[in-house]
Amino acid sequence: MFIESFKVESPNVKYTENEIHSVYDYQTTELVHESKNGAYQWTVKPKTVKYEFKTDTHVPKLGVMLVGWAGNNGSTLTAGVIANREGISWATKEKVQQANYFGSLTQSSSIRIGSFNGEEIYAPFKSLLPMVNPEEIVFGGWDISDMNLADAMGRAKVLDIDLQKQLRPFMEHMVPLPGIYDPDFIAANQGSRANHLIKGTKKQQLDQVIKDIRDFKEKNKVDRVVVLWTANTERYSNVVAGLNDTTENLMSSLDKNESEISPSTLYAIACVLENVPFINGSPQNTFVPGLIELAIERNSLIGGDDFKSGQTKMKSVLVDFLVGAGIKPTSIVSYNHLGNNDGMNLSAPQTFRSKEISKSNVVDDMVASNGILFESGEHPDHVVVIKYVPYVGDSKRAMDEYTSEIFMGGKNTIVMHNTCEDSLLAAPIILDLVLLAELTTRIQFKAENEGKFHSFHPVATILSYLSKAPLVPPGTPVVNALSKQRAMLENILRACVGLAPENNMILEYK
Ligand SMILES: NC(=O)c1ccc[n+]([C@@H]2O[C@H](COP(=O)([O-])OP(=O)(O)OC[C@H]3O[C@@H](n4cnc5c(N)ncnc54)[C@H](O)[C@@H]3O)[C@@H](O)[C@H]2O)c1
Ligand SMILES: O=P([O-])([O-])O[C@@H]1[C@@H](O)[C@H](O)[C@@H](O)[C@H](O)[C@@H]1O
Repeated sequence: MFIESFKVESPNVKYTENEIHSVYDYQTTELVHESKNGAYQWTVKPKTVKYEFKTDTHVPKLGVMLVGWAGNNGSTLTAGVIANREGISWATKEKVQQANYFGSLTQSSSIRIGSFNGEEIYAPFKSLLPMVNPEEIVFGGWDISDMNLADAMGRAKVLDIDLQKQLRPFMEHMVPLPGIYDPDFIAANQGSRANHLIKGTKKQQLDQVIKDIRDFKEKNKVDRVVVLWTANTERYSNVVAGLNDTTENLMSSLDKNESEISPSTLYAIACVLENVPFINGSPQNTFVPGLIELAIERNSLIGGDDFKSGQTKMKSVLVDFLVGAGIKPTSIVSYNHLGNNDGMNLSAPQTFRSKEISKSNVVDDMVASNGILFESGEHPDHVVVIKYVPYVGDSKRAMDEYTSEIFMGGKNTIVMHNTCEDSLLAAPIILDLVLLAELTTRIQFKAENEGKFHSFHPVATILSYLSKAPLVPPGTPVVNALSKQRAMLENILRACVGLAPENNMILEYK
């Protein structure tokens, strides 16, 4: 059965006018590796750590500034939220379609809250904690193309024409701010659309972005701003000692107008300096070490990298299933072609390489988890191919082949074909990223041995379910298995309202 909302009644949860306060027993383990009687032995010691969570229940008026706003993803997300807000429906070949948020974890997924009279009871994911209503978001952002959002929606060729016609009046007055353009970091084929630029040195460009954020906040009277990069994939920045390896060197390089500082890193520095969450939806290494250090120093949320939207999302499910079932993936070939501007930008070797990295590392944690199947350092063959085929536009065709070793020398080959508008997969993920980034900034917590409450670590691992290559604090594990990522996110939010992690045991019926 599905219910719309619930309230937790527990001695461990207190709802006040401004916050939800919960006390939570975190069950974990302590491992000891020691020599006993001449042989090393692992000892596992279960332990309970008491945590307290405080969630500010004042939901702010949120401004979302997209870098690359006039792109396929930016225009499609903006269009989708307006269509939902206005209750727009439109004629398609099959039926009259209603707007929805399908593909958004926060808006369209559910959580199990228990059993009632022998029936499993579920509620909306977003009912766990107060979240921003997408339809109250004020959108803005930057683009190196001066196209207004209605024309950009037309250029994207993602949404049905009848819908586009109804949306045009709402979007034609939305014009992105000029963007920071550096042809050295994206494909040369993007030059023709770069007609809307912030001029000057890198420091001057940075200062303009800071001014843009402040002006946007003031003009729209928003309480908080989140910035998200959905602009073109850049080539990797070279990480060089003395250039960008520390905050001091990065800021010094900025003053020297060093060419190796990418546009995405400039936007991100501006956000960290303004304590505005910055999320990277693309695969490049925007977060060079000096920037990560700055974000930590200033406790300013950064997250990414690269939306986990389709082929890779499926991979992080299938490989998790195979390895978890004791089946050994030995060859993974992921091919896709698409004809949108993203695909055109990725047709250049240096930008493709950024995407190849983020799409290739997604199986590492699952492979490393099973020493029965894989020797130390052993990996499946893993190939990623992306081709640009203009005719198919945003309708990406993904074809995957997974070959595995099974019982007694057998072989198993799984082939998948997946076709859909790439932007219709990515847009709801962008929405989740900005909503969850905002929510996590309203959560404070402390462990029993900590003196005061603090925020989550500014490197927002909590967003990893939505990223192909999750950014994690230095020295902490990267988890890509989708089920683990979703469980981590849900269980942390459950802890904030004093609910135990979902362990699926349902002992009541055993
Ligand atoms: N399913 C998906 O669509 C998906 C999944 C994962 C990652 N991504 C990434 O999301 C990004 C956007 O995808 P898209 O399909 O919307 O691409 P797009 O090319 O349609 O849009 C990118 C926009 O960014 C603008 N731009 C480029 N450089 C800029 C800069 N420095 N400042 C401001 N604007 C700039 C371009 O003019 C363009 O309008 C790409 O990097 C892509 O790799 C997309
Ligand atoms: O999310 P996913 O489907 O694994 O990966 C996608 C790639 O297959 C596609 O070629 C690219 O254009 C998108 O930006 C996205 O990265």
